[in-house]
Amino acid sequence: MWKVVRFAASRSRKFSTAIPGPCKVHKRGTDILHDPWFNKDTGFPITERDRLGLRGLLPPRVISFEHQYDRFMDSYRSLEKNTEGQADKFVSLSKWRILNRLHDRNEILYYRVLIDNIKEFAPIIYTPTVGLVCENYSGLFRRPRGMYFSAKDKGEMMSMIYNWPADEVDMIVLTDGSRILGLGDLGVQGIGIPIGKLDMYVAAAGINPRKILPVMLDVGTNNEKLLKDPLYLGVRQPRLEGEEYLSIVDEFMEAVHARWPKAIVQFEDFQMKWAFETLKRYRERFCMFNDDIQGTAGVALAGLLGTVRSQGRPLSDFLKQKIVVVGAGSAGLGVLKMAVQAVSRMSGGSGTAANSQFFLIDKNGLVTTERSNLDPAAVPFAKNPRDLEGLTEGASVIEVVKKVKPHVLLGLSGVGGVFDKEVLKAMRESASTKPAIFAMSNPTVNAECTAIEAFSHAGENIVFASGSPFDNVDLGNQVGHVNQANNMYLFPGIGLGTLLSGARHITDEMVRAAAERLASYMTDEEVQKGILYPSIDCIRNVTAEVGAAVIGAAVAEKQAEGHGDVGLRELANMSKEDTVEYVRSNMWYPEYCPLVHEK
Ligand SMILES: NC(=O)c1ccc[n+]([C@@H]2O[C@H](COP(=O)([O-])OP(=O)(O)OC[C@H]3O[C@@H](n4cnc5c(N)ncnc54)[C@H](O)[C@@H]3O)[C@@H](O)[C@H]2O)c1
Ligand SMILES: O=C(O)C[C@H](O)C(=O)O
Ligand SMILES: [Mg+2]
Repeated sequence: MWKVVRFAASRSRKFSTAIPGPCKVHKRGTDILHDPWFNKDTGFPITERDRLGLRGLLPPRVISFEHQYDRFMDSYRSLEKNTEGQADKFVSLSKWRILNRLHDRNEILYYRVLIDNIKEFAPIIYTPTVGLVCENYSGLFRRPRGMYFSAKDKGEMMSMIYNWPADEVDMIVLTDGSRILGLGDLGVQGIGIPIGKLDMYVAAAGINPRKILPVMLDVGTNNEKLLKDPLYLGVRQPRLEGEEYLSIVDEFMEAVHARWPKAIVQFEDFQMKWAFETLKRYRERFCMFNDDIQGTAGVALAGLLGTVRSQGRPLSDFLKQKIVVVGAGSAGLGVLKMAVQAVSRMSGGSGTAANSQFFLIDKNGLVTTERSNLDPAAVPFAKNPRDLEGLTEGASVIEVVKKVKPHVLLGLSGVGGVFDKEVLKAMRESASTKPAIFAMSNPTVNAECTAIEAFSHAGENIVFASGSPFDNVDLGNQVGHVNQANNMYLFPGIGLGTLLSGARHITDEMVRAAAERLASYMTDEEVQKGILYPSIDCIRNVTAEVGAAVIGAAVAEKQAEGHGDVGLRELANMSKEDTVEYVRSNMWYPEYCPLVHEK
């Protein structure tokens, strides 16, 4: 595995005095003040106010960026104080609103406060609050963000795509709103997810926010409550199915490719059947990936390898770990596929070892070959009842845990509380010295168990990870460390690495390289304390490492074509450290630049 070089967090770059290069603007006067990309609020210097026709349109005093930043943080802190003791949902939405207002007004300041305070703000602009925002989106809607392609736009998309004002787009996150976190079908309201994921792209990967595009494909909804809601903003019809559905996605993908042939499209929160189908349909034709299948698999694999290390065992012991996966959807099956591939590689290509160590459970219990109507995607992981020694088709989570005594219990079911007290207590009998519990479903209420439940019922020696953040648990004489096993540790690096390599497609090897780099990011000392993933505070460093690994794999796989001035030959000649530096130096960083008017 590659050696990881750790750099200081981005905080050290705060308020540098170097003047960034100029930025061309084709507007003047109030049009600039109303454009969140160019707007500096009271921060426009006097000479710029003269040049751009802003003199008199702002109060006379010029406020520095640093001062504006402090002012925003002060108002944020006051809001926190004023909402103390109120219901969690109210507080979270109030925090989201104040950040969203800044986002709508002044993007440079917004992204600066986000980057500098990522640990505090990620749970608001991303999981879990983004789930609440999606649930309430029709009521919260004030200003549009991103693009909406609906079932009514068939035949129009090739021209509609030109309505987007930016000539260059690098990164698109696309959803059809059919499986938003563990909250189900939220129709058009799911747009919050692409927006939140792209905010993470800017914060974690330094993708230029002028080159991102959140997209909602509104093909209807089967959510009866939304269809009846007079405020619902989406198309009021049941979801399109079959060829009708695919023809809409096809048309969108072709329109994107026609305008921005190098843009990367991340599919997000599609219901399972379309998640798998679209990945298969487009991965050889376009530069795309499915985050819930591939990003999640990579993050989970990194955690599973970390679990082996945390037991003080060599990585080859991964072959001996018994792993129970609860949830046979796009995420759970993606994790199993990648874990089986890892086992196959480690064991020199035999796929059979895999079958004996993995157990898959869905809403009907343990998945076996006896299951009628077994989903084809789950077939490779279905157990042969002959090998089960006492367990039968449909066995419950508790029956499986008691019998198998797994090293790892991993939840991607979307169902809160599935790891109940009895299940967690049964994990005390695990064959591992450090049993691992991964409650990866989002948002928080959908987590299979909470951190406190895990440590108090399964024991203090466990390793714990959850998809949504929980506080560390005070165990008296020690800390029960909570890891956040969320695909946010990988998708930014997969996207940025792909972009900077100029790869036309995203291969399994590129995702595998990303996962392995994430796994190797942690030191033995950290892993032995149960810390499997880095703190989100250093997410830019993680992304630089992951992005470099993706570039390395793209070059090795002959997918890379180079990016901008950096050709394939230069990429191929870069050392590992140079590649990390190349990724790092291509990260956009929010600073006010002098605005130059151009007609
Ligand atoms: N942490 C992360 O990075 C991450 C990434 C992707 C998905 N997720 C979360 O994983 C969850 C599932 O996502 P998905 O795309 O696989 O959804 P999905 O709808 O495709 O699959 C859900 C699966 O859970 C099973 N299930 C439902 N109820 C169950 C129960 N009571 N017991 C056992 N299994 C049950 C279903 O049968 C199905 O197989 C969501 O909550 C999502 O937010 C987390
Ligand atoms: O959105 C997240 O936080 C992770 C994941 O993509 C999910 O669907 O839950
Ligand atoms: Mg997702």
